[in-house]
Amino acid sequence: MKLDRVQITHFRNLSSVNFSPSPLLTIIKGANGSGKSSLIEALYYLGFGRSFRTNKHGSVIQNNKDSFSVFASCKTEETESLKLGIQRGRTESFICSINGAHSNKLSDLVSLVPLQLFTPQSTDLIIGSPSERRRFLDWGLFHVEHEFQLLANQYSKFLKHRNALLKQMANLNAAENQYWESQFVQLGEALTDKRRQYVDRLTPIFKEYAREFLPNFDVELSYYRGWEKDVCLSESLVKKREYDGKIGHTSSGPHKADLRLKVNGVNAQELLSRGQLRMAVAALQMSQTKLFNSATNRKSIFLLDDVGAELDADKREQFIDGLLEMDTQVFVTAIESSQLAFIQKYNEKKMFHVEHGSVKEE
Ligand SMILES: Nc1ncnc2c1ncn2[C@@H]1O[C@H](COP(=O)(O)OP(=O)(O)OP(=O)(O)O)[C@@H](O)[C@H]1O
Repeated sequence: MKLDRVQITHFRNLSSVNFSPSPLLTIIKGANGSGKSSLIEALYYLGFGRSFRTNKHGSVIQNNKDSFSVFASCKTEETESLKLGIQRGRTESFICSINGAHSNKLSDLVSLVPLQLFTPQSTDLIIGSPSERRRFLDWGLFHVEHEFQLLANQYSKFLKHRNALLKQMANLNAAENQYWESQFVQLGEALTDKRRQYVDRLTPIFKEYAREFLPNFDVELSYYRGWEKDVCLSESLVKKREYDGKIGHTSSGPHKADLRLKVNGVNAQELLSRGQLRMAVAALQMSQTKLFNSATNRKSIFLLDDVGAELDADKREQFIDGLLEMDTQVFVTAIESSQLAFIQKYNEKKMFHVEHGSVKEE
């Protein structure tokens, strides 16, 4: 998937932006506050239907406007042309559009736009809560295995129901509740199998990249499934039933899972510097990109916001080289050209300058 034309309207300080990115490398330059991150954030809406900077959708709508929209015409690997878009007002929910047909199902749109992001906050993937890492894994599974989303949605539904029963202090052994319990276990085990298989595929690729990005460390990636060792999910649920009843929610299951990264035998955040943590995130994202490419025969989009502040010059180059080698469509923002001196070597690139919310090709 490559975006070949992008149109952004009333998004933060971008009143009306229309540009044709490069199929490979697009550089977006501009002073502080010019609108670079807003442009990246608008593209992110196509892949996630939300912002990576705020939970308040209204904040991204331009002051004094009622709605924003992001439209893109794209070329898929099958050389099919697609017209995709997302629009949102201050009160109503999203309207996605795919070749002119409207849908209010976000997954219809985001499944078509495999997109990853690297920002100054990306180290949260390692130092943040397990939910960050579950989201990372589930992004891969969502794009690689289409039935995964259905499974994850069903699991969430049964988890909600179980938690409601726990809050009501219902007897989970009662015959009428046994159906829910057994479905919950079945879905939880199935979800766990999928995630574990995915981690097994990701691990050797990650180790390769880690050799490049963290050459002095021995890295280990492992999946914690969300309940104790040596028992199956149903046994864990029985063991924790009293405790779960007290806290009013379920403490075992894949909603508590984690992806654990150890470096030289200890948790990565205990040993790695901030720059090395960023490199570990880069290696994880690169492996995800590679796995996505090989599993689907498709290419993805990668947004790098403020890369100059994040990585030293060699690592920046290594990261962007690696992504471009995989035929990823890369968007990079930078304040000055000096942060990206090495980009001279790429032939297929386009540069844009953002100033007070308007975008001009250089
Ligand atoms: N809803 C909004 N309506 C209008 N303008 C907004 C809105 N939200 C933010 N802005 C403004 O948009 C501008 C662009 O912000 P953005 O974060 O994109 O800048 P940037 O170029 O990435 O800057 P930096 O290099 O400092 O990160 C800022 O001046 C900001 O105050």
